[in-house]
Amino acid sequence: MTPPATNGTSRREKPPQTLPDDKAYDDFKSSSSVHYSAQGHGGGYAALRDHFYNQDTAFGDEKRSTLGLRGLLPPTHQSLATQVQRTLHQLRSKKTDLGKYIFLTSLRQTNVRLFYATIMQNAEECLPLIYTPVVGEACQKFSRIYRRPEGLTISLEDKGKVAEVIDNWPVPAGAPRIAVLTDGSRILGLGDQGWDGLGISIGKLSLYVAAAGIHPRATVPICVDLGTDNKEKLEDPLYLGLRRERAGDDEYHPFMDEVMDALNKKYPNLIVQFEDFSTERAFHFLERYQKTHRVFNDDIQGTGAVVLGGFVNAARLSSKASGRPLHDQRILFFGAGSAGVGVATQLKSFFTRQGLSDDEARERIWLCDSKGLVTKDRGDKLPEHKIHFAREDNEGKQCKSLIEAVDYIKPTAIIGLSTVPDTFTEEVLGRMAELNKRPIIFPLSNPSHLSECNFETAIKATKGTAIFASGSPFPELDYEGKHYIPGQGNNLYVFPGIGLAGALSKCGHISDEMITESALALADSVNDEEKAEGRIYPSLKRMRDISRDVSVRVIQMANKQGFTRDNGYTKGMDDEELKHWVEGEMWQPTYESFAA
Ligand SMILES: NC(=O)C1=CN([C@@H]2O[C@H](COP(=O)(O)OP(=O)(O)OC[C@H]3O[C@@H](n4cnc5c(N)ncnc54)[C@H](O)[C@@H]3O)[C@@H](O)[C@H]2O)C=CC1
Ligand SMILES: CC(=O)C(=O)O
Ligand SMILES: [Mg+2]
Repeated sequence: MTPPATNGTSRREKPPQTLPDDKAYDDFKSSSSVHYSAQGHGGGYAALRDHFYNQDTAFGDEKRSTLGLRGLLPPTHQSLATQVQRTLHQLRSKKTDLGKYIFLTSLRQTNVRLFYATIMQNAEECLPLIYTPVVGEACQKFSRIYRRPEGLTISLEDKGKVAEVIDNWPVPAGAPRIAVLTDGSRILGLGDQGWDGLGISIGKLSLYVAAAGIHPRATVPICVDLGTDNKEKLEDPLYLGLRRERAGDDEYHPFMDEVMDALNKKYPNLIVQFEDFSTERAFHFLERYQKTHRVFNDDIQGTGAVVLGGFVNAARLSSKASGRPLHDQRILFFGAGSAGVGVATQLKSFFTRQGLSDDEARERIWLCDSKGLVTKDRGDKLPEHKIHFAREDNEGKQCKSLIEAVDYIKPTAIIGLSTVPDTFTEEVLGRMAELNKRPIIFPLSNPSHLSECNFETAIKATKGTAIFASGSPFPELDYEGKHYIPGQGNNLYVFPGIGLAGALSKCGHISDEMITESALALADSVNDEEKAEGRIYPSLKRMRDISRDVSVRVIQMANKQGFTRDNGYTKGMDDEELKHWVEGEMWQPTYESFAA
């Protein structure tokens, strides 16, 4: 019989093993796979240095005796809660955000459970430090702040031997459930960071654990290093990646095939999240592997879902203020890359769900890129991904600037995914407020300093009417006697739940419908209290509840489409039972054996 769920809340027996990696994953949850003992001396010392096993001052008397820890620890016993207090004290004493990032990284590499307990209990303070915006600066300086190796690097030098490299990953075959894989070529809006982009895979996977309870040992941060075109890095003696220009498609594509096939072979239940690939490759690899491997692209699909989720709630507020029908939205994108087009594609479903045809939905969306409004007759060769949304009804009109496009289109919503800061100027925002009682303003570029505008500017320039969400967090604001809370339109709200759903129900495929369902679940997860505060996204303090709700709905859609591979286990559950089961499967950062 397989071990019980992590915190023993499942009401059913686990289903019979359907794929070879079930047991390996369950072993993580029920115990440490390494058993330390004092015999032979040094066992206690090794236990303190195993970041999954270490409890530091929380090791109780019994363990201190059996492991040979006496003398290696201070005499006082402390609880995890007290350790979190000390951690916060130390964290807050760091003078810079990068210093805080380095401190938290060291903690993760020393004591995994203390790291996650601290993050989860202090989400609003800690998420910006391990994720956007600070992870951006960390990736820019990743080689420089490097202390210990983390994650898996598969470099072009491993061509032909990728499977051997994957064999070195220190967990049993089949146990890993989620990989975040980047090639470092477009890290947030910061361009090519080469191998240093590994920091984004580590950051995203920390959120998988904190927000969705994926077991930390079942996560694999991966950087495929195919060189970099970042000259500064190539010239930096401290840079740790391959010192060569980025490979061309001839080398790239077969190498990626080898990586994907080797991962698939060794880890049959692994879900691979593609992250921060440059535009063309992001689209190419999604299309190439979507039907054959368990993959999704976070920037195209995750961002699409998170914006759809927020937009559903924003449109309700906007429609209530204007008295116009819900579908009467005109959406202008500023930025037409992987995220812009990914979101535009997903937002079409906002309209089609209200009865508009596919063409009518498309006509409610306009794209602007670095050359202006994307039209079929503007005179340049459009890349494949922009063609679907390129306008033909512009009667020769070309808009070169955003304000010109706003005047021409009269949008109800502007969505920034351009990487160009401060482009939602006071003039643009003021015009949006003239056109709309509640304009929807989503400056989504990351990190914070690349946001198309900040919260304060948006609120002041629209006289408090903006319905706002940004990619990176901004502080709350008091303006003319009223309190305003910004939304964070960041894929962090959905990718943990999508991945958890795939991991638990062992999906053979992550479909577009499953991604859309994650968006609708996110929209529904805003509770009455949050609605009363004017929020369009739920509070991140509830990140585990949100991921659970997203995961349940994604599993239900996967069952509907026949993509789960759990022998009908989840299909047999009603809503409540599934919710309860998903929650019970989430890993918790606790010291089960703590005894003061
Ligand atoms: N909030 C979120 O969850 C997410 C935010 N992003 C952010 O979105 C931004 C873009 O990401 P991708 O689409 O993947 O990049 P990308 O490189 O594929 O696309 C950038 C787009 O911006 C356009 N652009 C560049 N300069 C411009 C200008 N001066 N005026 C108008 N358009 C301009 C480009 O033509 C291109 O269409 C990044 O900052 C990224 O961090 C990306 C994914 C998720
Ligand atoms: C959030 C994210 O995935 C990005 O900015 O690329
Ligand atoms: Mg990204």
